[in-house]
Amino acid sequence: MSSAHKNLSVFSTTGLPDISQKKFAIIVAEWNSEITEALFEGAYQTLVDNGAKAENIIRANVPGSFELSFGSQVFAQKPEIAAVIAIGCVIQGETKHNDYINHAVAGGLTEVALKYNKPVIFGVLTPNNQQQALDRAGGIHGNKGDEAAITAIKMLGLQ
Ligand SMILES: Nc1c(NC[C@H](O)[C@H](O)[C@H](O)CO)[nH]c(=O)[nH]c1=O
Ligand SMILES: CC(=O)[C@@H](O)COP(=O)(O)O
Repeated sequence: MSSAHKNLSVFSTTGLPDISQKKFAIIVAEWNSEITEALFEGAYQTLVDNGAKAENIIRANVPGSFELSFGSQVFAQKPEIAAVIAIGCVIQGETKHNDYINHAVAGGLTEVALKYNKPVIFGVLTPNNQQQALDRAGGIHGNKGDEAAITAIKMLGLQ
């Protein structure tokens, strides 16, 4: 189902695990910071609204989404971190550069999650243009950051 038919911030929060003692790392790409800051705020606030303590949420910045995999690994390897949320926005340009970034990040984050056996969430927008990004970072289609945070919480419920 496309985002156009589903608000990304409308989801069930019933049956979520207790995260009051869990530590989270949110890795934020600086490219398209207007978007990534909105995604971060959505993820941060959703974690807090669902029981995480502010002091247990660590933020780290990386230059671009391509660096999210390594940035996520730096924190995923820490035993005290329960889950990592990677935040980015890769807007299609004139060349195929965005494709290479997107595929690298998706694969890289998956590798980190499996290597360190903990949730590493793909909170990366891959829009065709700025408006599609704005629509998914607190606009008409909700906030992908909210969704990423809920996903992290739900994945912790599996353990
Ligand atoms: N064009 C976008 C980038 N490009 C930068 C790369 O992510 C990377 O930092 C660079 O290739 C050096 O390794 N990054 C985004 O996050 N979003 C973009 O739209
Ligand atoms: C996705 C990006 O890295 C973007 O800045 C590349 O733009 P372009 O393909 O026009 O060079």
